[in-house]
Amino acid sequence: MPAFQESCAEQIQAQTIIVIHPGSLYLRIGRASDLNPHTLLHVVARRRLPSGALHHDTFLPQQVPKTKELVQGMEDSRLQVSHTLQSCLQSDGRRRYATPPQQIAAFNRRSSPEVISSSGGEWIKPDGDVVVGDEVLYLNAGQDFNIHFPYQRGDLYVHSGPGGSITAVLANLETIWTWAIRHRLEIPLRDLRHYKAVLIVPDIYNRQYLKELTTLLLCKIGFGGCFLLQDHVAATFGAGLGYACVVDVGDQKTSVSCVEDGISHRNTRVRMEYGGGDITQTFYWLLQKCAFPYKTCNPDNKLDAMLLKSLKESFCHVNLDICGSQEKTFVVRQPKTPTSKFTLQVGDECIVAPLSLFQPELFGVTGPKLVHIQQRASGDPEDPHDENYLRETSRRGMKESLEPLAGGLAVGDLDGLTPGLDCSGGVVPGEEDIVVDAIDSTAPSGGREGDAKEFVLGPEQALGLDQAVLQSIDRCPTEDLKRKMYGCILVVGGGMKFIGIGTWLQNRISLQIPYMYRAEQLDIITMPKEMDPQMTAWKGAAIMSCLESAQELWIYPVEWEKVGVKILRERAPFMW
Ligand SMILES: Nc1ncnc2c1ncn2[C@@H]1O[C@H](COP(=O)(O)OP(=O)(O)OP(=O)(O)O)[C@@H](O)[C@H]1O
Repeated sequence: MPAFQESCAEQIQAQTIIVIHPGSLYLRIGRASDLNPHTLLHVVARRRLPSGALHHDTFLPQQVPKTKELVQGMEDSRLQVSHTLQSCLQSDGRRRYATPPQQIAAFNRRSSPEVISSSGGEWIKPDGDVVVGDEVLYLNAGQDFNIHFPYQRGDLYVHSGPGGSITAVLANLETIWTWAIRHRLEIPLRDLRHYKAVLIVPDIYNRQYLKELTTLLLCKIGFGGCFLLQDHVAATFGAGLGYACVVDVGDQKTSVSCVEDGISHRNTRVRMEYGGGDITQTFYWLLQKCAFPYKTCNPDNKLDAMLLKSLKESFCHVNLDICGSQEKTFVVRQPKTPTSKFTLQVGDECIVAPLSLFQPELFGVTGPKLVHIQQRASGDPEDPHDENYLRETSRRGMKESLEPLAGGLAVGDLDGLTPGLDCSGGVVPGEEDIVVDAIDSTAPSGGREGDAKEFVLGPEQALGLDQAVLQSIDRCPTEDLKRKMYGCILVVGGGMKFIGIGTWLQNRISLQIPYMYRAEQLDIITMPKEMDPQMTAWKGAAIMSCLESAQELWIYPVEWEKVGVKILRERAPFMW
């Protein structure tokens, strides 16, 4: 085909591919041909049945009760970070200085708001029973609507409350995504069979959820085809990198993994339950300590939550040249109440809050933070020949040939094993590690599969960002790969969009990098290709979906209905 015809065909194809990147706070959705995706709050409000239970998901991670121990722990961490900052130098070599919080608090206590308008507008009065996206912010809390975010902490938000079953969560996703397709992309739903979807999924994924999501795309929403792509792999594509240690700081999760040639090394994956939303809550805690003048602020109120989020985005930074107190103003505008302007002073609170990523004890205000790694498949009756079957049958099949050898010697010989070997015979203790290693050379050695044992956690069982990066890279299968990863750390997602934080990460890593890798150039990429890092993964998925080599990844509805989940083993661009 002549080149222009080829690019024309590609362009047409890109217009019929819809790339969906769902997050805990935002949904990004658009045609693969779009320059940027549409971004909307990933939330739906549904009218409550007359006798229905009330459920309002909050727009910020919820605070936990502040016990004495919790406050003491956070206070200790805050002082630790403040001391570190005091010992830092400015770029001209002068020592940093800080204004004491008491002095800032004295100013803030005296500051009174100025009323600039008698009303901040009206609440919306929805005609229907469903409100989607940003409009949910303007629903009066007293109206009979429940509010649901279908994702939380980076994955589907399945819980025991109203609207928390997997069926309800999928129904909420269907409502939000189809609303965005109709109203933002302006595509009638009946045309969707002519469109294909690429869904960006978490790097650490739950197989059951992926199966349900594929059914949602192909059988419920009615796309003509789809494939799933891991967010970190998409990010490397978006950044135009062949390999990288990807750090994704979102609103409610931070995940790290090492990706090489489109494959995320399973053993390097880790996800922590903190992100930009937790930074906002920590910032609010710090502001309250210096007499935050907006006294009726309530982070459980959605407009206050969004206000605090925007204060964090505009005030916080990691610029060590900014010392002492700074005067700032902000406006509180809410329907049916006078609009007021507040003036306040802020100091190192603006630096301490983002640095919580390196001192996660400061996130105590939103509760304990779990650490997740990729779980081994728990098995699905629809897919009997899974990795567990392979492992089980391989172990038993190899028993005879292994027995004469000393434990561990036969590892390399197991590569060619296929399912279907003799299933008889018992399991000899000690064989398991050998065979598991042979089937997945990146599986953790020792320790129980599926727990986070091998990631060494800090005080309060938390894992700071620098530690997560160092430990993720350390779990790469070869020395050469580790070396490459130290040379290329890619930061994506919105949670770390603070000036100067890339340099801070670079310094933290270079201080702790193992001796033999010190010579490497440590490169931290925070603005890949001058692009907004919140868009990188979406962009990468859009680029990838149009590549010639991606054409074999599409799964079509008839195949899904006929073959089911087994097809993911063959087609998914990651180890199913
Ligand atoms: N300029 C900015 N400065 C600081 N933080 C920012 C900035 N812009 C966005 N953020 C933060 O980025 C976060 C949203 O990031 P992102 O869109 O990657 O999250 P998500 O995909 O919705 O969530 P997750 O990845 O946790 O599921 C919010 O906490 C937001 O406050």
